[in-house]
Amino acid sequence: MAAGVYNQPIVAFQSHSHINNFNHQQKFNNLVRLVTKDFIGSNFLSRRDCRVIQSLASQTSVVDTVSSPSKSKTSDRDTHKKSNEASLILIRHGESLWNEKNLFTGCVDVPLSKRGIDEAIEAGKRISSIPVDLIFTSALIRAQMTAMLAMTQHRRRKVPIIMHNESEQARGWSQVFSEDTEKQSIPVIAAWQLNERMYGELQGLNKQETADRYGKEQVHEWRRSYDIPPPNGESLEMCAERAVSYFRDQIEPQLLSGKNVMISAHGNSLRSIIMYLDKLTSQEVISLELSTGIPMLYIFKEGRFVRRGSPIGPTEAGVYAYTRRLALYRQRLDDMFQ
Ligand SMILES: O=C(O)[C@@H](CO)OP(=O)(O)O
Repeated sequence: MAAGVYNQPIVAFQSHSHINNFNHQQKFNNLVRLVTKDFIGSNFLSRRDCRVIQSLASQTSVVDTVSSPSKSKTSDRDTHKKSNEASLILIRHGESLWNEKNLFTGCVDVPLSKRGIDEAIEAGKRISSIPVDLIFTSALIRAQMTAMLAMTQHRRRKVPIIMHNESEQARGWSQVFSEDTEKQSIPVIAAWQLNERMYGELQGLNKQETADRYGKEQVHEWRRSYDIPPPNGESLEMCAERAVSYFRDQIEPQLLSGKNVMISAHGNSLRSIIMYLDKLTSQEVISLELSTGIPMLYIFKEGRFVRRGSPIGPTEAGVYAYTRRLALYRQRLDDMFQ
């Protein structure tokens, strides 16, 4: 797959009316009814959901009080069979106050600008009917603000809750004591491994002035090459070592178990993850640019990631008709919240 600017849809989304054209309309309607019933009955969280959240127990405090997995009669193998598709949303944070000033930011913890706040809210509207069960963000405020602002727009109206595992006390003091409330929550896991690449001695410098001083080509190499680090900073390759390892170790298992995941992170940590997902070469990744605040949707199915593009159209309906599972989810939201 060719690299390039990832803020355009790669494939044309099918329109919402696609749902009406299923050959097995009756079967589909029955399925919608069935799932809707399940959905309301279970308050959105199946036993499988509970079990998956339970698996986060080592990282989260909220999950500790979710019902015991031992009550479930479904085996892990069945779980995998049933939930062999999950959504993955990647979003680069909205514009930060240093993006606005054209400064190298890296691991400096800068908040969103006013425009970045608007971008995050707009992004939230675009993904407002895509299921999100778990959120991963970097440890930096611009990614966390983006995730939180985006979720204010989600139609399911679950509450994103940041997990605090920095100490036993932090874990204990942030516990939730209502199972119902937990079911209406989305765990948010902040991981430094998803942070922006450390930009070394470029952090805080103006990008234009740096190019004027060291030459456009040198600065482009620092910014976009795969293996050349900026002075005393991380190359994309070094950034990938931590970000992709984290993705493979902590995020992929969640997708495998059927969890729908959103990752809110940064230009370069996401470039390295996209390089892994789309199997880009170190040459192709050079021209991979990510816009701020544009969510990208992937479907994880049978161990493969399929990019569905970025829902940037005037309506997002087509995106949800794209797979039957997403269409059903949207249908359930329509039924519940219209
Ligand atoms: O300054 C930074 O941290 C990054 C992202 O804003 O810059 P670049 O565009 O060079 O990847």
